[in-house]
Amino acid sequence: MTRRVLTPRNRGFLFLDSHPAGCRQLVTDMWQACPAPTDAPADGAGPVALVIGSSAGYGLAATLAGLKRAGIRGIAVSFEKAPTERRTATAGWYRTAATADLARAAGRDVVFLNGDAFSDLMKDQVADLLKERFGGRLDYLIYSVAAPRRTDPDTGTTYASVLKPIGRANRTKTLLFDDAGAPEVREVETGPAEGDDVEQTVAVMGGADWERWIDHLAGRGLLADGFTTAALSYIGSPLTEAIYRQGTIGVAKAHLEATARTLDERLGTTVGGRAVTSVNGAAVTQSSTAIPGIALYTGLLRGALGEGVVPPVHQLAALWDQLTGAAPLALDEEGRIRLDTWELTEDVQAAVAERWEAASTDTIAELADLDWFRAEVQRLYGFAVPGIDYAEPVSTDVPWPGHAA
Ligand SMILES: NC(=O)c1ccc[n+]([C@@H]2O[C@H](COP(=O)([O-])OP(=O)(O)OC[C@H]3O[C@@H](n4cnc5c(N)ncnc54)[C@H](O)[C@@H]3O)[C@@H](O)[C@H]2O)c1
Repeated sequence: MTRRVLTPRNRGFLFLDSHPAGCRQLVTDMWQACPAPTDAPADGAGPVALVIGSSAGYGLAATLAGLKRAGIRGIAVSFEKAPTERRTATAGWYRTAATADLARAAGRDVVFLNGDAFSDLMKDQVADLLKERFGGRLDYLIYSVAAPRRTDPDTGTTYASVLKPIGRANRTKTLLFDDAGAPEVREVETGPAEGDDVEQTVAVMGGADWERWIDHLAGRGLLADGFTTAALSYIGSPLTEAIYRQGTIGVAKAHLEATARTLDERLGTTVGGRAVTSVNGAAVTQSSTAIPGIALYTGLLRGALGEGVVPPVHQLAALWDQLTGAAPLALDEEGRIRLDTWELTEDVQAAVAERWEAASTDTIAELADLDWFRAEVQRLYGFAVPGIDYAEPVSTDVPWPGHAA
């Protein structure tokens, strides 16, 4: 068994290794931070849920909050890499192992699958499991995939998503850290979408795969009466809209939201169910740190709001409450659940805009919560987690959770 002392080695926001003990602690902390339920089913016979993208960010929050707050059991799908001789597993691998232990301790039957959610193979595997193990009825599906590429099973074409503005180049301030960890605020220019950039991005991050999942499971007769599905979306601030909501990814999100409306109609007439999108607030995740300007924005948002930044697991507890009926379903005029209202109030946006305007390498330390932001980035890989002794060697050989029949 490999036991090693692991220290963070990174290139920008990407880290080479992840820390198993830190990842485990982080999952435990999220579990504890999730508000306790008022009346979730306690006997392990709660609703059957499928969470796609369950190992990180909002999907992990959906899994943990679903388990703790809504008493779910079911299937969680993500795409992670196993440990090797040279490298640790990906952080999501370790987080999944920890999540599985929490589910088991709570007496919930959850099967964790590792593979490409975009493939029909995975859809078949999930459908078989639902049939054989979960009584052939799915009550909830949460779709929280963020991926750079998708292969369309019908055509074999692989699409790649890009983060570009539409129409003209976008110059934005952005936050970087040098090798010694010193912050730098720099302007970066991103050229406009070209060719089929928009179509490619929509093909990856739009609603096509979500709809394919629903069609696939409906085709196998696996959707319970009242089946409810939610996919995660983002709108964000005017400060980032040129690159985000008005950019290629924004067109994909609009497509996802339009897919929700189509699915909602279809599910309403077939199983008395519904489909919604859930618009969530900014969070530091592996996907979000890849977007130009978002790191700066999130650091400034935390600088302005402090503890007022609502953690993903709190947002997802609120989402489950709305989906299960524990709280009234509150939709905006476009049919979306809004869990981002704390971020988008006029006051908050004005405060962040003021800080954004003043942000430079010299001033950033006073304007943004850099300690928090840096730690959040490290925590994505299990580093900088309070309570972990990083001088202690750890085994990186953590098995993927098994599921005995
Ligand atoms: N991070 C934010 O600020 C933010 C805000 C609002 C909404 N959202 C939305 O939440 C969703 C998830 O984003 P995130 O930031 O939590 O991402 P993330 O990178 O933290 O997590 C992505 C998840 O998708 C899984 N995944 C990726 N490719 C996969 C594949 N081919 N098959 C199976 N699983 C796969 C990963 O294993 C991981 O579990 C996205 O729709 C995103 O737009 C994010």
